[in-house]
Amino acid sequence: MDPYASGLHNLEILKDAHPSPTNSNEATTRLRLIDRLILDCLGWNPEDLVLEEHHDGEYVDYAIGTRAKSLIVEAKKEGIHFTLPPGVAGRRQVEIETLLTTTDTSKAIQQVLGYCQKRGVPIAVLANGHQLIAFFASRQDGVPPLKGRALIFSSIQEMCEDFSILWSHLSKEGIATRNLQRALLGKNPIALSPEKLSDRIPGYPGFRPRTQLETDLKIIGGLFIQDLEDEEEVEDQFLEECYCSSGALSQYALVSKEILRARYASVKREHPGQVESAYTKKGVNPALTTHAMSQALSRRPIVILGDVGVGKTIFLRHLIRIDAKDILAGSLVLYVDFGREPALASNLEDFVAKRLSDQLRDTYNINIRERNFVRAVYNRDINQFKQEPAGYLEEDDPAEFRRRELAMLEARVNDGPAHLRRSLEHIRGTSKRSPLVILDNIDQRPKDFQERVFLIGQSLAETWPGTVFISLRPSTFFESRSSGSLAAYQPRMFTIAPARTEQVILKRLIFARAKVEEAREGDVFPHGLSIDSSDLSAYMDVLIKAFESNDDLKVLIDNLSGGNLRTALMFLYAFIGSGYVSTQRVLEVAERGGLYSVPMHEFLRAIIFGDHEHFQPSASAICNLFDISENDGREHFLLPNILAHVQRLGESAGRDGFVPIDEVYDFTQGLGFSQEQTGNQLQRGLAKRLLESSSGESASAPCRVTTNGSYTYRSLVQRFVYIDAMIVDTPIVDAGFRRRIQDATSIFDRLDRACIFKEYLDSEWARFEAGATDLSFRWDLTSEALDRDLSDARYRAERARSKRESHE
Ligand SMILES: Nc1ncnc2c1ncn2[C@@H]1O[C@H](COP(=O)(O)OP(=O)(O)OP(=O)(O)O)[C@@H](O)[C@H]1O
Repeated sequence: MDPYASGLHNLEILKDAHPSPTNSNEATTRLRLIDRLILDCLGWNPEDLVLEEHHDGEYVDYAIGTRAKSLIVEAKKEGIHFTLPPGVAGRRQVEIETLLTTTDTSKAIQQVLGYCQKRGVPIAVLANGHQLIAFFASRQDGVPPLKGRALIFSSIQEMCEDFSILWSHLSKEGIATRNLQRALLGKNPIALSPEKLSDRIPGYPGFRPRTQLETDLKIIGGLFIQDLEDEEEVEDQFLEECYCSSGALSQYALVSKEILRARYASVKREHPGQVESAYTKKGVNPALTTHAMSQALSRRPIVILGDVGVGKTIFLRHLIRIDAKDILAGSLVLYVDFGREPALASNLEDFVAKRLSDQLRDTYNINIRERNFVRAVYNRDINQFKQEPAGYLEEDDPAEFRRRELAMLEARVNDGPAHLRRSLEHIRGTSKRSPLVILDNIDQRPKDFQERVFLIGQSLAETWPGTVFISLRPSTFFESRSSGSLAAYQPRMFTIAPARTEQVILKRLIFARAKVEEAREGDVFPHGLSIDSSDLSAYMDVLIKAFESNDDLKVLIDNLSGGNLRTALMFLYAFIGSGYVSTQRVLEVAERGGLYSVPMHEFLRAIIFGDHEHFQPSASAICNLFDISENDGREHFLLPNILAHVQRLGESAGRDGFVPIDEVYDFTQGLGFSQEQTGNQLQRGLAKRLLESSSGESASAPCRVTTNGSYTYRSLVQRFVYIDAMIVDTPIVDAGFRRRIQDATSIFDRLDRACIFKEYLDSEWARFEAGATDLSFRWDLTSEALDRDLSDARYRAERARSKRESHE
């Protein structure tokens, strides 16, 4: 999960756990709600926080910021000590003066204002766990702080509903790009970007209706393509037939091979001798299997490093069940999947011990709480107990002796982690079977959680008999190392590179296709649907053909997924039963014995729109390059220029693709953009993974272009389908063009609208180009290519119309 998604996920958990304010005191409020909000939901790290700083005899609850402190959060008791006036519910910005009408709120505002001013911290935040007020406490524009505006949230529910606003203004990222400043420091409203067409569309973003056929296809297709991965019965077969060895460089990526190769170059450079590739040209790195076996001796965990969705889990599953099956035959494989655990346990060690014990019982039929087993594990302790004074009771008072012995054993069993360790030692001693523990999918959790799990893994490896694998994102591991929390540990690390996207998808489709045949032959294919097994097979044949021979499609999926194979598979699932792919047509052609070729624009629309009628930026994997933050039409070309510039510099020799952020600001400043505009676009680029930062989440660290970024500004922008979708989400600064660009449904209206939009961008470009030199992205060239695509689309639409008319 990206930081934004995991922040929202955590906030929703918080909302469900605290539906309404209680009377908790300040410390409890802080612990239960505000800590969680800042750390788990807004992407701040513990090291960015200074808690309860003492200042001139007064206490500051949180001073937050990476280098200099940027904001002070004053925690108030849950529900009381300040309350927002009821009239402001649902509003995101109010005049601070409106809030001063309530005495407790006014007092709290004055108090935090005082703290900020004394300490020269610009942003003040008041939080009572359920409500939040943020405002500028020190400003240089001559406006007294209390005459300004505040950003407010009246409930956790509102924070969830408008999480994008909460995140973009108060998260670590948002603060880095000074969004709050832009929003509250009263940039002249004329400078704000105008409304988007989407603001005027009733029911936006709407839902794309599906036919019954498409609905059934979605369900049944998902069953065969998506769900089979988790079916235990076919696990080995799935791994044998669907697994693609990783490491081969993509042939379709629109970034240089050097950038692809440099994926973990800095990791290896900075940690010489500690990091190796998990795969070599000849298969699994032998050092990994050898290490897995001798791990008990070296007492260090094996860390599998890889970016999100790159294939860490499947690599481990394949290693254990296929590649190293013989070597690991005697091991007890115990697996904790943190991705599937809904809630975070407060005592993680107990939680891990419980999960492992449950698996010993369920998978290996070893119940470590069973009384005979317990007696066997603690045989020596029992004998020792008999030597102690209480041992006299064995003869004098056997019942009392049993009770005391029982109490002793129960105390041992109830210490979960220690009992598990003793049990595993006993198992190894008696049956020579050692545990192999995998702590997986930790990277979907917040960073401090990942660190805690890493420490548990480290301690398991140190004190337990057996091997421990931990899968982690490189950014987490190395950030934690450099910030000190994991600095002392030297685990063995193996990196995972993604497999070839088109191969992963093809193998998955071929496997699913065979399973459909098996279901048909065994007469277990679900009945009563509008689609039968031969329809589903025909549909899969069409997809298989597309992924075998449609290079445009391969380029699209490979680049947009950028090494995240889960995303690539999500795109595949998006096609199946999509209201944008003509399923009916596929089946009609199959009935006539043919094989339909799905046009690219149908695939593309399925990805861009998902289930919606209109493009919605927060729900789509695709980024609108043309969105702007100010009433400045030149800004439409800012993000494409940043991407092109970062790619150009990054691909020059010796850089691993990374470009210092200052160089980006120098470039955009040279083009006449403000720091705020650049910061805003950089943040959008990072959030949508068009750019990646060298230090995980930071918008101030060097960044490099991703394949997604490169593909978006080089290829997508030239397509009618992309332009057509982005129009609703792009503020049009020219009132004349704004009036001409309206909601449109029919293909011809949409084509006309796209031509007007192109004309608008051409005119904005002309103004921009006149005053700019050294542009990295040229809209004029893109516009010519777009012209060709528009003509092409019009030609196809007209041909389809005449075909339809000749049938009627
Ligand atoms: N080499 C591969 N061969 C076949 N399928 C793969 C391969 N790598 C990844 N996949 C598929 O891509 C998806 C994501 O893979 P996986 O869950 O292993 O990634 P991960 O790195 O563990 O993800 P996360 O970072 O979210 O924990 C899964 O559906 C998996 O089956």
